Formats: sequence, structure tokens, C-alpha cells
Amino acid sequence: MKLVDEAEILVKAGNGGDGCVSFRREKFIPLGGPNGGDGGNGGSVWLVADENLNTLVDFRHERKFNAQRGQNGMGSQMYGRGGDDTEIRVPVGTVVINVATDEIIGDMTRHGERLRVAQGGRGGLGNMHFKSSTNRTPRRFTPGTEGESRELRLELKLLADVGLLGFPNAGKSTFVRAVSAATPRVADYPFTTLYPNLGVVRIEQDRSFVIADIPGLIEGAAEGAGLGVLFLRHVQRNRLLLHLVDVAPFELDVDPVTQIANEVRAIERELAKFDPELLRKPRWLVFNKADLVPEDELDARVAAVLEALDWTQPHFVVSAISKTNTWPVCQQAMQHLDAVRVAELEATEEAAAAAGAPGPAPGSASDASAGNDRDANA
Ligand SMILES: Nc1nc2c(ncn2[C@@H]2O[C@H](COP(=O)(O)OP(=O)(O)OP(=O)(O)O)[C@@H](O)[C@H]2O)c(=O)[nH]1
Repeated sequence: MKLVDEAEILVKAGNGGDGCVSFRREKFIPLGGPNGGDGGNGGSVWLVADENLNTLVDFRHERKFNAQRGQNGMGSQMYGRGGDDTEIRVPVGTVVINVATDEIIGDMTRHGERLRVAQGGRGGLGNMHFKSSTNRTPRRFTPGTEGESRELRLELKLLADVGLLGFPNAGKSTFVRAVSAATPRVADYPFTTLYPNLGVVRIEQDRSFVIADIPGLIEGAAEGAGLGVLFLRHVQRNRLLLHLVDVAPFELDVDPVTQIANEVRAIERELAKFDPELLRKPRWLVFNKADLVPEDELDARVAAVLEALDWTQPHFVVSAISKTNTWPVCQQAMQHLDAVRVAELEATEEAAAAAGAPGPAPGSASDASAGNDRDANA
């Protein structure tokens, strides 16, 4: 199963500037020697891998990217200025496909890596190159060539940092909508009716994480009942799980504390059956639908559930529908993810040091050295 975020974009490199036709002014000679300069080259379009991005949703708003045209040549043998390149930042992990040929032309795997996806046109020659001995045919010049244009499909395998667990109706999709700045369109999903709800939670401009609910996780999921087993594979890659429970379950003959605790345990059993390691993942309990329980009952109910479950990890009480208290959950989740990333990086560096190889230097990767450049035509 793949969770793929997709976008299609159009890239057009700049045309080369035209060569210039011009003549020296000389006394008594109406047309002096040809001195038209060359046109500048057009700018190219590049994709640049950026580890701070995690989805392709922004390409829904901006789909066309052009690089600048080269300037035309000028008289007095002056060259036109080259057009500026255009850089498009894409998340690390983006696969680039040429729509016309359906060929993969690049795979952006390292931060700072650059891929030229449309080469700028060459500047044309000015007439200074066409001097003849008689000076009779100096009106020749060549126009700039056209910059390449391409339609590209970008595909990103989404890795959700935060997974949302819970019984049907606990409010998972409502929670995702409440906290997301954007919801990526997910393609290449084998089920037509059951899509995971994905959201990008943007804490600050360049600090965000992807949250995904895990639909269809019902009892028996670990044995393959329903579609749960497929989603459980995803949970293995989540760095943090939010376990949502309905704090106001509707069952007439069962005490709500017992019902909530039972539902939490039912999900835990599914996780354990699939992979006992899943129970060791950080999992925070989120009591949802707090608006449905009278305030004086709420605290006691939450406390009783925590006690019944012997819960020691963090817990939150929220109302997804009114967005009450949902933001603190996200802020703490972001802090948790930042800490996990730092720890992972340190572990990689230590492992590399132990192996005698230099560890990855995150800062240095952003400097897009020539060695990081690749050409889609190469
Ligand atoms: N009163 C109240 N209702 C809520 C809250 N959050 C969700 N709901 C309602 O609960 C119902 C289920 O919410 P969903 O977000 O669809 O639940 P889900 O967990 O995604 O459900 P599945 O898609 O079946 O797995 C909807 O009618 C929501 O409007 C809340 O904070 N308060």
C-alpha cells in the first residue's frame, strides 16, 4: 500500500535572447562594420530538495513556473544578460515524472539536491560574428533558441509523523480537520471508499507535521478483518500516536468509564497482536467531545478512566468540533517530534562516528554545491 501525495506542474525555461544586428557609426560611411552582440542564455528551472517541507499541497495553488528569458544582444558588441534561473522547492523524497513520456526523471533524496528540469534556451549570435570580407552581408544574426518546457508529475510517499487511533465515531476526521492548515489529496490508494484523512499541521511557517487518521481499525484488524491490517502497517512508521476516545459514549446500560476503558483496551489488543512493539510507541490519550459532558462530571470521568487504565503517558481533554484545546495537543506533538528528530540525528552521527565515517552535517547539506546538481536530460 502506498500513500502518495501528488501534484502536476508546468515548467518553462527562459528563451535565449536574440542576437543583435547593429553597425558601427563611422564618418562618411552610412553602415560601418557589424557590431551586434549575442543574446543572453535563458534561465533554467530547477527543483531543489528541502527537508523542511513534507507535502506537495502548495502546488495546488501555484502550478506554473517560468524562468526568465535571456536579454537580446545589443550594439557595440554588448552581450545580453542571461535570464535568472527559477528554483522550486520540493520535499525530500519527491519523485519527478515527465508526464509526456511517463518516465521517472529524478528522485530527490538528499536535502539541497538540485535537479534541472527545464534547460534555458541558448542566446542567439549577433551580427558581429558574420563579418564578411566585403562587409556586404552583415545583416545576419541568429535568434535565441526556445527554453525547454515540460509537464511534470511530482509524487511524494507520505510519511505521517502522527497517527490518530480510535474507534469509529471517536472524532478522528473532525480532529484532523480542526488542526490542519491543508489536507493533501491522496492518490494511488487501492480503496475507493476508505481514505485516510491526512492533514498538515503548521505550527509555524517552516515547522509542520503530517497527521493521518487510521480508519477502519476495528477489533480483528490484526487478523486482517476489515482494512485495519493495512493501516496498522502505517502505524509502525508513526513517531507519535494520538489515541482518541469519545468521552461521552452512548450506551444506555454500560457505565461510560467502563466503556471508554474497554474501547482503549480493545485497540491496544489490536496493536499488540499486530506488533507488540507498537505498544511501546509514545501514545497520548485524547478525550474528545468534552462539550457533551457537564463540566462537573468531566474531570471525575477522565480521572476514573486514567486510573482504570493505569495511564501514565500524557493525556488531553478536547472538543474537536469547537477546536477547544486542540492546539496545545499539536504544539506538544511538534515539540515531541523535534526532540525525536534531534535524537535520531544524534544516533546516526554516533553510529557514523563509531564506523569511522563522517556523520551527516545537516547545515552543510543546504549549501547547494555543484556536486549536488543533476540534469534531467543527463
Ligand atoms: N459534540 C461533538 N461532536 C463531535 C466532536 N468531534 C466529532 N464529533 C462528531 O462525532 C461524529 C463522528 O466524528 P468523525 O470525525 O466522523 O469520527 P471518526 O472517528 O473519523 O469516525 P470514522 O470515520 O467512522 O472512523 C460526527 O458526527 C462529528 O460531528 C466533538 O468534539 N464534539
